[in-house]
Amino acid sequence: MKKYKPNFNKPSSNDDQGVRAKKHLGQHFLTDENIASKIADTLSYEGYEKVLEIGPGMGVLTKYLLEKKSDVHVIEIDTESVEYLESNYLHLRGRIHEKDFLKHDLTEIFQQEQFAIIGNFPYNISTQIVFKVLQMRDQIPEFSGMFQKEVAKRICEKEGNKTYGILSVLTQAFYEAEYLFTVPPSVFNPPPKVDSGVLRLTRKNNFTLPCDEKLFFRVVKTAFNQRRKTIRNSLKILNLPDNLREDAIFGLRPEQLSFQRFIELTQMIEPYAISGK
Ligand SMILES: C[S@@+](CC[C@H](N)C(=O)[O-])C[C@H]1O[C@@H](n2cnc3c(N)ncnc32)[C@H](O)[C@@H]1O
Repeated sequence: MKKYKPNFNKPSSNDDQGVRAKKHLGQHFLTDENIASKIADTLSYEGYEKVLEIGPGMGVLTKYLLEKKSDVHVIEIDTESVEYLESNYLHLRGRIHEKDFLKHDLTEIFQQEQFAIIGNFPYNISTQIVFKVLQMRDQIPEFSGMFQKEVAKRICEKEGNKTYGILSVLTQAFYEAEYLFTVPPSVFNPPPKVDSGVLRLTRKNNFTLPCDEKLFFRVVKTAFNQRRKTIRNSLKILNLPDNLREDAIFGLRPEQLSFQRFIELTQMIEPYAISGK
């Protein structure tokens, strides 16, 4: 394959063999084969038959995934990348979905089957990708890939740390989260401004919470929306009885609560709050 150096400012010419990098789609193409192979190695490939890669671009990671599992599907929003894949990865035919990952109903591809998700993700939608995975957790036992380093670290962060937040609590309630390794900007074309980080999420055996899940999400989000306030103050909006609000947990700040303590808090609030409000 001809080595192509995409550049955000350079329009593609007729001679170009690759895809022109588009900033609004978060296109930073990985140029280091060893790292692509190392990312492919982060999934266990056990307990499911299908793998979905988000944003394959020119397929640098895809070819290593195909060595691991035969049933690899890719979802790509960019027509130019899709055309490139269709002509260079003939055996992927029928499994290249030209769609927006955030909007597409994945049960149209996988019905009710289990599948893993992997990718070198577009950083501009990374948080939304994680939220969609959490929504579909019943079907996603494993998830791994590359984010902006700061986001990957935040997802895996434990309570008591400054960067611990909504994404950390919600993800860790359902998945074991591991930060695996850091990737420098120099291995991308064009290079991003910041370091990248690879993480892995492994679904917990018991991924149904022992509390009202809608209320759990609401409590976590409400508490972190005013992260400098105590739980007592940030949850005032729920109009909880005074005797409940005297419990010691209400004197803490959200960043001090592990996901288990957020579950406890939700269980305490449950009799007084209407879920989904
Ligand atoms: C960081 S690039 C990675 C490309 C390739 N996997 C690589 O490592 O070189 C992100 C890819 O995600 C695609 N993408 C961006 N937004 C998307 C979306 N909403 N749904 C599906 N793909 C998307 C981009 O077109 C791009 O190909």
